[in-house]
Amino acid sequence: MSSEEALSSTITDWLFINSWWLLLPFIMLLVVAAFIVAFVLLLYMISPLISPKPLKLNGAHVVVTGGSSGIGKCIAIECYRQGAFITLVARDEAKLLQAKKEVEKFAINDKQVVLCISVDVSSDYSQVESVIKQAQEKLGPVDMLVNCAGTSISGKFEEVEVDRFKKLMEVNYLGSVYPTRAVITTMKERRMGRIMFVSSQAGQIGLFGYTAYSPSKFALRGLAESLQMEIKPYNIYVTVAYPPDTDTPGLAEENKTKPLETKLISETSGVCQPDQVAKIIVRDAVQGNFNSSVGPDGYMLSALTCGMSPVTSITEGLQQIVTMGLFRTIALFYLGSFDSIVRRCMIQREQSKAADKRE
Ligand SMILES: NC(=O)C1=CN([C@@H]2O[C@H](COP(=O)(O)OP(=O)(O)OC[C@H]3O[C@@H](n4cnc5c(N)ncnc54)[C@H](OP(=O)(O)O)[C@@H]3O)[C@@H](O)[C@H]2O)C=CC1
Ligand SMILES: CCCCCCCCCCCCCCCC(=O)[C@@H](N)CO
Repeated sequence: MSSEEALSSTITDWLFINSWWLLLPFIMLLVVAAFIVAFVLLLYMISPLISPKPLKLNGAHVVVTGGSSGIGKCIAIECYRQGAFITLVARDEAKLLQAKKEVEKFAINDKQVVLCISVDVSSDYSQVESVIKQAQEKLGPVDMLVNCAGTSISGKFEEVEVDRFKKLMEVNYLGSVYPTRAVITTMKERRMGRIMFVSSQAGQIGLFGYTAYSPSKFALRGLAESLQMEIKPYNIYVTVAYPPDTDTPGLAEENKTKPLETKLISETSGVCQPDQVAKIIVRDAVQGNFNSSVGPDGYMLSALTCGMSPVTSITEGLQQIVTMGLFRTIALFYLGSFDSIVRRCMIQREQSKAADKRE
């Protein structure tokens, strides 16, 4: 047998065992896989077109409500370090002046200014509108508004005073609506800007002790989603930040009356430092990311609760698609452990009550 005949018989044998049509499913599979790979590559290629252009903080006017303390003050410092002009908004004038001094230490040029405005962001819209106008006259139109003024109360539903529910909605929700309402028209005219809402991990998941606080933080998400859809064509981007417990005067105050259950459950996510939280939040706002989360738990919570929220990068969208099922599985274990914390605390309380009675 010549070498040519040997070769052709090998091929015939091969074809005989695997008739070519048997290969068809594999070929189709390959083609589909190639299409998927090409599609993903294409998405990555066009992703710079979808992602917003980063905001230049150098020379920008940033208004920070709640800028006299905690996370807000650290956000102001972070922006100032990048060359921004800052307006700090809060009620207490002494605290504002003290914060102004602290922020000014981080100047990078001698033109930078820190302006202080004392106003209650939650009570009277016309007052908020007029102070924002003053700030714009002094430092120019607002490029970025950070809605960080807020407060928290924790306690069992029936133990929280009824008027606190209203108070928290006013400060945490309306206190973010009013300043936003006051800057939005100019931002739309200029076709640029950033609006940030500081929610909380308790604005993604409802927890024991937060029946008054959580709803006021969930509300910000609804506002942010609706607003983002309206103002995206005007090149204005909204960011919602969901920090975990953060070491601030606000947290210290809250801890004084926090139920044990809330403490134990919140410990899952640990306590962060406000400057770290501020760095992440400012980075996300500059990039125009809709979502801003801190730490691995924050990352999982955000992927899990993304719902119909806007997506600001292809990578983010793909990550959500791939991880959601896995994170839900992990979440079920967390929920089980939270329920058992609540049950254990209840049993302990009842036992110590019974013991007290016997004495
Ligand atoms: N610390 C934490 O663990 C977490 C906090 N958050 C959120 O982050 C934000 C900041 O928290 P944090 O830094 O701890 O808070 P702080 O209590 O340390 O600071 C709150 C700031 O908001 C101002 N403020 C409060 N109420 C009003 C009002 N009605 N009008 C104007 N300004 C007001 C305060 O100034 P003044 O009282 O003088 O008005 C202060 O500057 C809040 O919205 C909070 O819910 C979210 C997750 C975790
Ligand atoms: C895959 C799923 C992962 C689930 C992880 C769940 C972790 C829950 C922890 C919630 C902590 C809430 C902190 C609220 C902080 C706050 O807003 C107040 N301190 C304000 O003062």
